Amino acid sequence: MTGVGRVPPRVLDLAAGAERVYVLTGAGMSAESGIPTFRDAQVGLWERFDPTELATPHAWAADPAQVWAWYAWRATLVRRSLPNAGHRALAGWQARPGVRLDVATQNVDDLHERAGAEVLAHVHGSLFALRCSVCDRPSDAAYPELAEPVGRLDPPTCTACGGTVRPGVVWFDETLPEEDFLAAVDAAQEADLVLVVGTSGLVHPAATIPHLAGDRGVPVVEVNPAPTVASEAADEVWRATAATALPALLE
Ligand SMILES: CC(C)NC(=O)[C@H](Cc1c[nH]c2ccccc12)NC(=O)[C@H](CCCC/N=C(/NCCC(=O)O)S[C@H]1O[C@H](COP(=O)(O)OP(=O)(O)OC[C@H]2O[C@@H](n3cnc4c(N)ncnc43)[C@H](O)[C@@H]2O)[C@@H](O)[C@H]1O)NC(=O)OCc1ccccc1
Ligand SMILES: [Zn+2]
Repeated sequence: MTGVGRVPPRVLDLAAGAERVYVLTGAGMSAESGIPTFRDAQVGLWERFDPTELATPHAWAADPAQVWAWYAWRATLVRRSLPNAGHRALAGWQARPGVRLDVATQNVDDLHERAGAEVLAHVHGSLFALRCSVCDRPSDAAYPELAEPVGRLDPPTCTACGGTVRPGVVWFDETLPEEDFLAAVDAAQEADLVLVVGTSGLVHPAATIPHLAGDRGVPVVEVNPAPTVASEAADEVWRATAATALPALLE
């Protein structure tokens, strides 16, 4: 991963002048906390596990124990990880007087919150928000500690209806919670500056958010050590990592 190098002057100007900042984050935001991204080769989550096998309603219907085991492993990974300097920088920026900073994330981890930031929308849900897959009631069940991924683990049972308890994430082929998604779109279109941090821009409809803001004339800055499908549409690209770039922006 490249270091930070100089903060691009235009990014510094945009950040300094912004009263309303919007940050859309993806898996890259948590990479430096030790949580593998989805697409990074070899170590990426999707390299070792096929998402269409695990993060879909039909995978859950076919074999809930296999899906539950995978999420229990990921939950253990997140519990054993700490927010990085990027998460902390956003929380610090959000706490500054005179600035409104909205965080919308595709991440199902709770590292933004553990860094002290308020999250406007988890557009793909939250790992730790468990609910019944039958009656939809929230569940206070918990994931077992699982340091290594195992094949199968029976999910908990709903105390209200006896159904199986599932992770509160949005699976592929599942619609995003409308309220969260619309809030995430609106805030982006109302911002003075949109930062897109650590996302490949491949998963829809979240990937449309920066474009919807750009169409409204909001400057969009991509913070990512590697090019993405969204780089073209960004006004500025900053080839740096989240945990090095975001603190530098606030110095
Ligand atoms: C893969 C893609 C082609 N498929 C989709 O987008 C699908 C289908 C689709 C719908 N519309 C389309 C239009 C076009 C094409 C496809 C579609 N979308 C859906 O299914 C959505 C639901 C999408 C949500 C899925 N759930 C997730 N997560 C929760 C689960 C879980 O986590 O288990 S998505 C999941 O993957 C996504 C991964 O993307 P990124 O976060 O961007 O991460 P990635 O690894 O890809 O990239 C990391 C980036 O970070 C960078 N990086 C690395 N290190 C660092 C670093 N240190 N610092 C900064 N950056 C860094 C890298 O360079 C890289 O660029 C995240 O959003 C994550 O939440 N639902 C839906 O459309 O519903 C309606 C519907 C209803 C019924 C029937 C049909 C349709
Ligand atoms: Zn139930």
